[in-house]
Amino acid sequence: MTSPDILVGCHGVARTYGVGAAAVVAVHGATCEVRSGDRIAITGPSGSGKSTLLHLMAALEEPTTGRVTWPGLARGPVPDQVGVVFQGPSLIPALDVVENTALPLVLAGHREEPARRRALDCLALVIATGLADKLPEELSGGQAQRVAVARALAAAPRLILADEPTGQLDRATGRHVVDVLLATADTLGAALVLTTHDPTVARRLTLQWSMDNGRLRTEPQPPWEPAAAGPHEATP
Ligand SMILES: Nc1ncnc2c1ncn2[C@@H]1O[C@H](COP(=O)(O)OP(=O)(O)OP(=O)(O)O)[C@@H](O)[C@H]1O
Repeated sequence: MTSPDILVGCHGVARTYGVGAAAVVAVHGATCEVRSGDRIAITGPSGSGKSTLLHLMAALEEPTTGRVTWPGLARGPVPDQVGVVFQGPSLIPALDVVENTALPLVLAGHREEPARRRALDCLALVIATGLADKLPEELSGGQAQRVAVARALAAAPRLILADEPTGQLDRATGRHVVDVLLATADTLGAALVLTTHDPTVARRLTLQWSMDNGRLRTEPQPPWEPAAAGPHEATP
């Protein structure tokens, strides 16, 4: 698994929270790879480990055992190479919408004015331009989620990891956000991995993976077949 085409590889990755009897194995021995151009939906019941797997792929969490590698990312999983749409509230309260969106670019060392222009371009794809100067507290949950999508795309990442990006949106707006994610991934030549509970969203991506009790299944499956329930695992 050293091909530069592979943006992220998980090698027998497990992530356990807590210890002893209270231990929860969120991800259990996941092995997978994501290549440039992949369009992957990860489905599975609530608590099955989807968010944890994305966080491992983004290097936001460390595996308890196993390894995550990024052979196709020369500088590793830095914020301008890996764009993450978080599931919960993730905007910085003290920054307005455009400042939040420009943040990955500013952190990557871009000058403020071009970063702001790029942020405005990304915002225009997903929300009304009149919201650019608002603070996060002035946004609805769905508006904040779309700002998080714009922020994830702002730095033109090679790997886009979107955790339930349509979770707070009505169907039409959700469809539009998936349109934007797919079109931007095409334009950038990036890979897109998203988690979803919505089968209509999952079907729009080329590959459907599923998780159940921390176990990842990557083999081709029928269009929408919820994973069979297995015994709950307590240790890796
Ligand atoms: N920081 C944490 N500390 C302790 N347990 C955690 C933590 N994060 C996740 N877990 C546990 O790990 C398991 C997997 O959680 P995760 O959020 O990855 O699931 P998910 O499939 O994304 O769920 P959902 O669809 O509800 O978002 C759950 O049992 C959860 O309670």
